Amino acid sequence: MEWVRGDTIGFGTFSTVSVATNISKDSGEFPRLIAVKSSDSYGAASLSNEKSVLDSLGDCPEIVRCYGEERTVENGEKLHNLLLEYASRGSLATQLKKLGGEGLPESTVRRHTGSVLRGLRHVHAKGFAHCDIKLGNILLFNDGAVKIADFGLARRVDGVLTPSKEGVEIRGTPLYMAPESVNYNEYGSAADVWALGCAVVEMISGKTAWSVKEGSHFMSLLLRIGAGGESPMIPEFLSEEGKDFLSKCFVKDPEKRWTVEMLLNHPFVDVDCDEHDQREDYVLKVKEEEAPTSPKCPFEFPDWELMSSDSHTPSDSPVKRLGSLVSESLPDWSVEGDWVTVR
Ligand SMILES: Nc1ncnc2c1ncn2[C@@H]1O[C@H](COP(=O)(O)OP(=O)(O)OP(=O)(O)O)[C@@H](O)[C@H]1O
Repeated sequence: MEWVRGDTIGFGTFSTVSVATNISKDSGEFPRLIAVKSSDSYGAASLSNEKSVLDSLGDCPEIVRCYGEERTVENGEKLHNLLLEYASRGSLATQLKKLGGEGLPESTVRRHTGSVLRGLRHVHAKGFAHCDIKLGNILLFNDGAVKIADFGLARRVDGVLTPSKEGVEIRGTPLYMAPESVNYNEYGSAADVWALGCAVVEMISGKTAWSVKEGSHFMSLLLRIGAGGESPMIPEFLSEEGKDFLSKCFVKDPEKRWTVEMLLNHPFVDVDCDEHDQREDYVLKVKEEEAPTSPKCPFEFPDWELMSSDSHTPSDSPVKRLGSLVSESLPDWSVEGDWVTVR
């Protein structure tokens, strides 16, 4: 495909995303506007992983489509580019920011949650876990479609909840990490369900599922998730169905946590998808006029939003394991295989 890069529309840890115009003569096969996710050699492993996972997943209406990958040299810099379906309404994270701390109407949250669940059902059925479900990776399209994006950290799990390797590993965004990921390096489909629960809390309340003080060390949050008896916040004003849905996502034992398939039959998401929510459109329209349209900074939480670390200090007990991470002066942030580096 021939394309011309346009404005930057998003920043990630390893990449920059731009809108681009497809100028191929036979452009009928692909839309006129696409999104191009680009990185230098530093993020190439993550982009390659994303491409190969998206190829394995094939078509699903709730997963962002990939049209191919290309290498370019721009202003003397070698870039790896992933050509993606363009989500003109951006991510749920940017939508929420425009609401200035307010959440979305519950009917909208139910619909979005249903879409993400259908996308995750496809991902899990193909033997993968996404490993980085969060609002920034849920994209909104003009026709109302909601799709999962950013498969840079996705991995093949085939439903087996085995630790990915020995030692301490932190993958994804600490705020969305499941207890078994913190404690035992388990990143299976159940961890995606936990992260979805965190995303639902954020959609409905406009606030993260865990309250964290600005400037606090991410390890204190990991200790709360992994070793504490605390659970993520379930908003009081949410319907009983919503509260029950979240309680199924936030079961600490991954074996007992509801699966995506089970959640799809929960009354919280069992709603009429054609129902049109006038209030959401109204609220977003008003706020869009007041707010910037693209993220200015990838860090929604300073210093530690997305990370992947690998510290080779085998330890059996979660508390010891976490303790070892806290006491280490600097973890090894090296790139290894599909593991990518902390920013
Ligand atoms: N296909 C797309 N259409 C429109 N916007 C997109 C698209 N893909 C990504 N974006 C925007 O760019 C941002 C960063 O993209 P993405 O999350 O894929 O990058 P990343 O480097 O993997 O980031 P992260 O640090 O979240 O892992 C998204 O949050 C979203 O706002």
